[in-house]
Amino acid sequence: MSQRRIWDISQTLRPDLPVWPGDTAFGFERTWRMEDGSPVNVARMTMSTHSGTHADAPLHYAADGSDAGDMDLSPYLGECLVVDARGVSNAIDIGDLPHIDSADRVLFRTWDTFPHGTWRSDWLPIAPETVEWLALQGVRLIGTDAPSVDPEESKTMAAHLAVLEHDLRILEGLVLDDVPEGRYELTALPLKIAGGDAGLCRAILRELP
Ligand SMILES: N[C@@H](CC(=O)c1ccccc1NC=O)C(=O)O
Ligand SMILES: [Zn+2]
Ligand SMILES: [Zn+2]
Repeated sequence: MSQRRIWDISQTLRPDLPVWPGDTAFGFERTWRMEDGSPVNVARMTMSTHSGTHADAPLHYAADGSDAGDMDLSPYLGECLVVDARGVSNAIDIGDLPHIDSADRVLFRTWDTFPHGTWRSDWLPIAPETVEWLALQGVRLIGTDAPSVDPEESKTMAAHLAVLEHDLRILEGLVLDDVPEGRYELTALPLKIAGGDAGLCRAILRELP
């Protein structure tokens, strides 16, 4: 039985992980050390709920939204379509989309090279109209390699609110540099965090069986 190829589309959580301006830096500290006589090494992490590759919970953009401790997992498991949106200006608009039929999940690649080492504020957001159009096509989850579906300076969070209106789910901070356009099996389960406004994910793609 040949192994199905796996693409790891997750950022590496590490102390120099770029984070949203003013957000919590990723901290990592060993608290039990074998070199100090402890039988084991154990560490402590501090991080934003939106560190690296993650799934927003509705609570992030709706005060009464469900949290990361209470998420239906089905949006985060199953067939997806990876769309190359590089070269699109301003925002991903409906006219930029290929014909999308029978896709439950759509992941957008916007970076030529994912900016692993620096915070880039000039990402390509997704227009709210595009979120609406995708929802009407039956899409349940929208993923992006950008840190947000909205622009950094957004105060209206219009794309997130379109997601809320259509009860879609979001993955942000994906790494899609090595993934050709096409259909894959997505696995990206959010950590189960009571009260969480987002859940960190180890996101992968596999060739379809
Ligand atoms: N990944 C987040 C980014 C975000 O909205 C955010 C993260 C930390 C602190 C502030 C944020 N948003 C706006 O102020 C998002 O869901 O778009
Ligand atoms: Zn987020
Ligand atoms: Zn978001």
